[in-house]
Amino acid sequence: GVLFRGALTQISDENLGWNFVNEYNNKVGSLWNENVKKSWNYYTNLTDYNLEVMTNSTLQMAEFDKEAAKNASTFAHDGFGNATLKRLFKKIVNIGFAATNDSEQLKAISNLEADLTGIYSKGKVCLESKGCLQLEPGLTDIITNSRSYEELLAVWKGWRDASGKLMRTKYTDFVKAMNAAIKFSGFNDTGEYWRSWYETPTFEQDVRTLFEELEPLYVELHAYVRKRLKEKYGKDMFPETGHIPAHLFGNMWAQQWSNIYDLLVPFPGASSVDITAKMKEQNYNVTHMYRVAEDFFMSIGMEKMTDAFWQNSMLVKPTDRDVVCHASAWDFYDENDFRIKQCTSVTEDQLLTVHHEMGHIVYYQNYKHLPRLFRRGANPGFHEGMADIVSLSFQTPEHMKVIGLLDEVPQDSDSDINFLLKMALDKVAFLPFGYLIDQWRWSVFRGDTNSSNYNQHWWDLRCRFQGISSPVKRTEEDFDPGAKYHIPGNTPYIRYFVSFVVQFQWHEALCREAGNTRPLHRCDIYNNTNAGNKLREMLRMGSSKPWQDAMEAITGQRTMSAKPLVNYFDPLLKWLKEQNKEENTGWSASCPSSIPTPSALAAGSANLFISITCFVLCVFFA
Ligand SMILES: C[C@H](N[C@H](C(=O)O)[C@@H]1CCCN1C(=O)[C@@H](N)CC(=O)O)C(=O)N1CCC[C@H]1C(=O)O
Ligand SMILES: [Zn+2]
Repeated sequence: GVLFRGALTQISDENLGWNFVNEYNNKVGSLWNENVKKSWNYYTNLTDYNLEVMTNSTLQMAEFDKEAAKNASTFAHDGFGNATLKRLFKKIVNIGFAATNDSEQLKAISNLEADLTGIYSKGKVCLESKGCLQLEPGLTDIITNSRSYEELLAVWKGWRDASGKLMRTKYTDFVKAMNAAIKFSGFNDTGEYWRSWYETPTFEQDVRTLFEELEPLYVELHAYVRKRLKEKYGKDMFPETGHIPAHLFGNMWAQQWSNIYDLLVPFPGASSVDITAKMKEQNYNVTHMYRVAEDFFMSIGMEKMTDAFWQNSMLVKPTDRDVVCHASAWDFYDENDFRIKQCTSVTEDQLLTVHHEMGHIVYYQNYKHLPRLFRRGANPGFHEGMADIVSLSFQTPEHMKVIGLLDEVPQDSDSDINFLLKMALDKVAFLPFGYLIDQWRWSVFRGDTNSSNYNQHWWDLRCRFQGISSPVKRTEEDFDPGAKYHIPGNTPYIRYFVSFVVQFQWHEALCREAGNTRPLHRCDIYNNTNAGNKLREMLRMGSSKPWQDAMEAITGQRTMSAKPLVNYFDPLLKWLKEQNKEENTGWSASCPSSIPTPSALAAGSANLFISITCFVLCVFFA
């Protein structure tokens, strides 16, 4: 129409600007809905046909984005007075990879991401004792429950051979295509583009500073866990450098450690909760897990899940086809169709993931009234923080009693330490992991790391920041980053580090709003609509304002701060320091040069050597 004419001088009339963005918003309604549906079809049925349909749709979207960006630039939008109109135009012209003039690059980006995600999702490990298993649920169950050093090692190494190792070349092509395309949007590399979403020039330094503030707490937790794991597996399995072998944490990536809480309980006599056992005891099924989570959100005043959610979600692993099991939440941008895709099993870990994914859905529901361009988190870390925020209430003994997973709420200090340690195994253990993933990826996008040292740099970061080391020799034949979903799935990761910081800032503010008088780590905002209203004020902003405004809406502050997280764990830190008095806390910055082999194997090889020597000597002297 008239709005799309090529104007010689830029249009400065803001009324015409509003017409343009309103027309854009209506057009993308069906376009985005169709595109998300085609992605959903591939992720829930990994066929070549669905991959091709999804890629074609992504290419069409890119063409639309380019056209819209071109037409938007006929407006003098930088000079617009209205901040919201200006922000909408900025989002229309910032089209990322779609700005490239080489559609082959876009095709490569879309195909490679889908290809790599497919390799990850179809990967399987065959164990003589248990047949061939995929990551979910088979390998995850073993990593969660096995306490055999060798069995854990077989699964840990097997998964990396079946996933990352097969991705190395494709990933190099993937990075090259993304970096080439993003230049057309004026960014030096993909990492710079991803960081631009935080609209904070000092962002990279800010997260580094936050990490350094939190590291002392992590170091104490690491020392305590290392001591207890040495008691369990024998200290000769641990390198002299102070690192902990990466496969012993009850998690395939050592990113959260609460699955080995049973090996670490500070006060076994005092109260602590085994949620998984309780869930099984009470015949929890998958649907009930989602109803429990929905009940929490509704108790603070949020809407229930829509009928479309229950009709269209994929809540259990299908048996007749390959799917992407890695849990995720989906917004279909039609104000009604919101879905979760999760291969849900009945465990505590999974119950927390259910709350996480539904937290995303609640965010979608709270900004569905906004123009579609604003239907995102204030920044990606805010979306993750919203996904996690209820877990800080949900996991308290107080709340466990409310939902009948705990008989009595313990008030003694030993139980308190037990609870705080369990929370730290998720929330503190995660910090270096959440921090390092994109340190690696940003250095790859910058070209400081390439296929000749992908794995070397990955382990340098794992050894330096997490104080964990590989239990087997690693080479550049391996590609261990690819064994973590977000690398093939191409989801940026620093958002989770930001989330783990801001969720404690919000928890402190919401608990204050709720009139909580208990220590922060025992606060449960369940049933408190004052807290819910405060949270909703932020959620309803979507990405219509800079995240500092959203942060201010909840906490009154405009910056990220590590203090609420440190305050929350203060009682535990004191206890850990006491426990670690005799320990050499910390580890050497670089990875161990030698790798202790399992004693069984070591003993075996020693015996083997002795027997061969005897044999030779006996024969010789006979
Ligand atoms: C299990 C969870 N799956 C992600 C998430 O829910 O964030 C999925 C996959 C990647 C993005 N995503 C989404 O659902 C987005 N569409 C949500 C949105 O941005 O709207 C996940 O990966 N987590 C949870 C804690 C740490 C991390 C991990 O497990 O390492
Ligand atoms: Zn999330």
